[in-house]
Amino acid sequence: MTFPLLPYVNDISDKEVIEKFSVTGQFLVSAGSLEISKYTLQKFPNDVSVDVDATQGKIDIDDVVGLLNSGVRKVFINENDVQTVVFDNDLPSDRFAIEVSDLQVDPKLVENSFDLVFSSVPSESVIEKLSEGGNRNIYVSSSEISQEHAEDLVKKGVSPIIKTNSLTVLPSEHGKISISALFTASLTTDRPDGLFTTLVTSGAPSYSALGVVYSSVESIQKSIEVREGVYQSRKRRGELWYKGKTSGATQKLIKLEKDCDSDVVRFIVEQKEGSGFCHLDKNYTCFQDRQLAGSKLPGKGLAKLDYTLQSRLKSSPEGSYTRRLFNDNELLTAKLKEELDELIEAGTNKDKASNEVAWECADLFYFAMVWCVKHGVSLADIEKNLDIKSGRVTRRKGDAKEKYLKKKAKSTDEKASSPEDNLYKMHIIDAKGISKDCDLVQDALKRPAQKTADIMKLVLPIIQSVQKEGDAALVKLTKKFDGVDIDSPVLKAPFPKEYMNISDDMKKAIDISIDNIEKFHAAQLPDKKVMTVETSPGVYCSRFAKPIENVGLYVPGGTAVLPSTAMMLGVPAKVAGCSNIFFASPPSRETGKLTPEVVYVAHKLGAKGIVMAGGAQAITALAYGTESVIKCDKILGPGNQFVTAAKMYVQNDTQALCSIDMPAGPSEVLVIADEKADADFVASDLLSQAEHGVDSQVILIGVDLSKKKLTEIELAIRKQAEALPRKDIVSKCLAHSSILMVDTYEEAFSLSNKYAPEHLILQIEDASKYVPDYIENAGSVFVGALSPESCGDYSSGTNHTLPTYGYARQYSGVNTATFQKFITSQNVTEEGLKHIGNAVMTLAAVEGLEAHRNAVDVRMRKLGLL
Ligand SMILES: NC(=O)c1ccc[n+]([C@@H]2O[C@H](COP(=O)([O-])OP(=O)(O)OC[C@H]3O[C@@H](n4cnc5c(N)ncnc54)[C@H](O)[C@@H]3O)[C@@H](O)[C@H]2O)c1
Ligand SMILES: N[C@H](CO)Cc1c[nH]c[nH+]1
Ligand SMILES: [Zn+2]
Repeated sequence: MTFPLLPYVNDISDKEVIEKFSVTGQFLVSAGSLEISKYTLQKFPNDVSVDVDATQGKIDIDDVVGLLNSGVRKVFINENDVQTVVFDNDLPSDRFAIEVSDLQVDPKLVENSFDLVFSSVPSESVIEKLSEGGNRNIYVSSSEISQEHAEDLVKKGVSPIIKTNSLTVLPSEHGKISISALFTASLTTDRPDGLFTTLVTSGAPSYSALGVVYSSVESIQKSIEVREGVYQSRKRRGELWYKGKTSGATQKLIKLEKDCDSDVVRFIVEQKEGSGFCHLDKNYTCFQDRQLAGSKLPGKGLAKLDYTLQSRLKSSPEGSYTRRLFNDNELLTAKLKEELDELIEAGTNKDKASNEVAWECADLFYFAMVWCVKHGVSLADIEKNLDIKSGRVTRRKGDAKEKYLKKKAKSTDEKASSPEDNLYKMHIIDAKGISKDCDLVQDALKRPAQKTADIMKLVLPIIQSVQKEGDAALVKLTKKFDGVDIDSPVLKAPFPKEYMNISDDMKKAIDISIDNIEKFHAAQLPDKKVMTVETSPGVYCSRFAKPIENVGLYVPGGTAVLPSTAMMLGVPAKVAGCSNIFFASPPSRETGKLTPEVVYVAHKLGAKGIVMAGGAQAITALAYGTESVIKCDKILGPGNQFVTAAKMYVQNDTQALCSIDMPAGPSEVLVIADEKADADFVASDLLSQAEHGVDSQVILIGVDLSKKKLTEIELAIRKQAEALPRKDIVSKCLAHSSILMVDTYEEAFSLSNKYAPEHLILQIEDASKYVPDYIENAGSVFVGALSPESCGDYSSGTNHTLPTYGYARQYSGVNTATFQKFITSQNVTEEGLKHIGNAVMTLAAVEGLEAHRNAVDVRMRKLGLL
């Protein structure tokens, strides 16, 4: 009991009375006046606790539990009811006050931590005994009590229970008990000036300490009377200090408390909006970091967010994101669901650190708070409900409602149509008419994070080990990462037949595919061997291509072995005329051998050898060479984060003297679909890239899609995904993939160009009319409903090694030129010198490079041109 008085209120609908005495922070109300519901406490201010008097009439145990569960602090009952109400139901004794009929208290009540209510004042020795070691409140409930009598009681540590119609806030009013006089009578001080040290704090939700001041009996009484922060000035003795009288930074007094030994007072106040407590820079609190000087925000974290959102609700500018959230219910609900999914994903994905959970939870809190503030609910209201819930005396089991639990053993069709199952759900963003640069869209188009620096830390020791130990390191690391023992790391050509044991159908498939890839890549060779242009009369400039001599081609083999990648890299290398083609691919964990299809492709394309290793170790061996691996001039091919990091490393190391094709990381696709698109086709294309890996991403942009079509697509995704062997990977990929809804094809292409997808699929009417004019950035484009991305992955002829992660902005996919370098030459004649000689000399002179100038001068002089 921090205020030494319990006001008894009969009629809780009398708001004026409640407000007037809420400075005590507590009320006792008669059971009959209170309707029990989960909103019982909403009738009282946030900082007030409510006790209920159930000493009159028959007691119903369900009502008692109901009261305690609805946030009532304590229930007052008669001594006779203790057994049946408290002990028989195993309820906590500290949630009850017992009205005792006798000054001799039953030891059972003393042993347990009940509050006790007497009708006449117990002797000092009894009070002392009852107070021993316990945290109990001792009350006296009597209608015949004078001010003097009441003051006497509080000095002894006993609180009177007094009906509100017998109370006054004034220092004295005839026949009534003054709550201010009672409060000050209960205080003590050992300060020579007789003042009370006073802590001033804000109220819910932050309860920030604002500052320390001093109070006197007069200042406290005045403060309660005017319900403002009024303190005692120490500079001008005898003068009261009305906080904010000159500065305007006034305070509303919410509640008064004293500490455990009654010598420090606490004022809980509401600082006038926009004003601070501290005189320095008008800071909100005197304990504020000077770095944040001038801030008016109470507290940090959620309290600060609450304050900011409440003020944004009143006055946020049109067009601001928060205003949009307040106005656009669909957007806000979508964000709430999205953030909840992301939070769950962060906790489900073992690879994500716990700070990822905190990060996602902060996002969820933000949108949840916007939702609450929009509905007139403050953080203090939420905390009040949390407190109510934490005070419940009976609890539900805590199981989730059945509809939120994953059902077991459902058929594929059932799963596809059950809306509560979120396994294959992509986030849906309404991007109609909003800027493609807004956070919402940016977030949706953000690839799953790749932390290059962290991966580099893992990859560097691997690179160093292969540099130092060569073949031995390859053997060791293949054992470590791929679980395979190999004797020697390279399989040299000609490859033994038993390594290429594949079916005729497979051979046919590879042969058809290689044929098409070869045709398309051969067509990319320049028409003429040498291209020549006469730039000025007598000045002949030429360019010719030469193949890169030694190329190292990486064929991934982690979660799936990709012989198709061997074709996509090997064919253009052969077409370009590279002399030495080497492959690298990890051996299979199951068989311990290279994939026979990869060996067959290597054989068909005339490769010199296959390095039996994967990851960063394979890239390092190809870049620097080992005892049995020949050093390559260029390394090409896609791979996981370790492969990509090693490629980036070696291309920057001048010791390696090695270039790479591009950063080709986790596969991705962006599909643009309109109302006419076939939902099954759209779903199949999204899933074909989603199955590559958990770090893949798939995006669907729907142009003016109806709700019906969107639902069809979602159902098709679920149905097809459920039937896939790699559905676990798919569901994780879809969790960070999005559907963006737009109005027009122009908007769709604009978003796609911003995303710069590895694959762009157009399932729209007249798709071909948009190619090439609408496309600025993409690795490879699939035009029309009958062009699935898988055709490009295997057999149509285009290359599938393509830039990911947005690098399609500046890189091309692998093509014939990737395996060539282009050399220029020139032949300048006498006529040519006549035309450009003076220009060269003038430019060389301005650069101060005399030898350059002279090389022309000496020739022109000999020819008599100068
Ligand atoms: N962009 C493109 O053109 C394209 C084409 C095909 C495939 N891909 C992508 O290539 C990737 C292939 O990845 P993958 O993992 O299946 O095969 P991978 O061959 O790239 O990687 C497997 C190797 O990684 C190494 N490794 C595994 N765990 C390691 C660890 N903890 N530390 C160090 N090294 C480790 C092992 O050596 C293993 O052999 C996928 O993301 C796929 O989407 C991209
Ligand atoms: N789609 C991948 C490129 O991102 C390549 C591939 C190989 N096999 C199947 N798909
Ligand atoms: Zn693919």
